[in-house]
Amino acid sequence: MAEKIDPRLRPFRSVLYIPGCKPRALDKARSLAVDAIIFDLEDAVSADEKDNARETLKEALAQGGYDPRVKIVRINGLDTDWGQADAEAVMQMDADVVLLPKVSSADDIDALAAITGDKPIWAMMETPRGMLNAAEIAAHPLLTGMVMGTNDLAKELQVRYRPDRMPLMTGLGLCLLAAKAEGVVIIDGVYNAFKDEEGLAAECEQGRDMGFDGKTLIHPAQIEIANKAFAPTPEEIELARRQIEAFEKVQAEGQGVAVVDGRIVENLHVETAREILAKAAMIESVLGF
Ligand SMILES: CC(C)(COP(=O)(O)OP(=O)(O)OC[C@H]1O[C@@H](n2cnc3c(N)ncnc32)[C@H](O)[C@@H]1OP(=O)(O)O)[C@@H](O)C(=O)NCCC(=O)NCCSC(=O)C[C@H](O)C(=O)O
Ligand SMILES: [Mg+2]
Repeated sequence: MAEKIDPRLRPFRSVLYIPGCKPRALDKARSLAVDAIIFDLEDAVSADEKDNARETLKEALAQGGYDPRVKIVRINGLDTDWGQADAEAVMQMDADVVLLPKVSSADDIDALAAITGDKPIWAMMETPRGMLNAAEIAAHPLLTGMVMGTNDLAKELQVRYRPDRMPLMTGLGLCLLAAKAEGVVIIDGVYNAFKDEEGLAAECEQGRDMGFDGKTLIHPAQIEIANKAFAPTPEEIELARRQIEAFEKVQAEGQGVAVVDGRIVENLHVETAREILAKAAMIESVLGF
């Protein structure tokens, strides 16, 4: 069983993909205000650069400078020419998590774990079969996070792009249910039009409303928007403080329900309020951005 990162406490607002073959981008990431980085050996790296990318990434991680960002390495699938070597190489790298693409069942996680031992595994959720098997994938003892691969999912489902993402909703919902049932991290897919700030902000808001912990990103220009959308707002922090205060007051009087702004506040609301404050404090004290 891999130690779970509590997604209610550890922020994953912004999770940036960096192609493992690009030294300049790998270097730049050391100063970027992201909560986590996906060092990519899969789709962002062309076939003739795969071996080189593995070495470049190994060196960059050995040099360090990425803490306190969570370091995730996305390998190629084990059914490709590079997957086995990637998985073996990750064991020599200073990485927190190994991310497996196109996971379709818990057997895929078992196959990776046969190489990577007890290293925590995240799953790219991007195939129709993966959506149908989301519950067993999330329940795997080594699985600590899921990442939506909305490009591959859209391709497999043969959907048309729509700003409201209606054709993807069943898949997003199934994965969210599975992740929440098991208490694992779940990150929304990328927004491809990286110069469209308004479109990205709208999609981040939608993802936050749905319960995603954060957004995967492809360009540094997207970071600030995701960090803002997935952090507790000043209004949420202020309300959380008032809810806790009001509840503690009625509790001291032997009652179990407070009223704040015309709405009831019970124990479960106070738990949410405490999580909001803990996440805000974590962003402030550990990350500072
Ligand atoms: C999209 C890009 C190809 C654009 O690159 P570029 O033209 O170099 O952008 P800029 O000139 O604007 O870059 C400015 C500086 O920022 C650095 N940079 C760019 N991108 C990144 C990055 N991702 N991480 C870190 N730093 C980055 C440049 O080096 C410039 O730095 P400097 O010169 O020092 O100022 C490019 O952004 C890119 O390659 N992005 C990543 C694409 C990627 O990772 N794709 C795969 C993941 S998406 C996916 O597969 C999802 C899933 O599987 C699914 O199915 O949906
Ligand atoms: Mg993909």
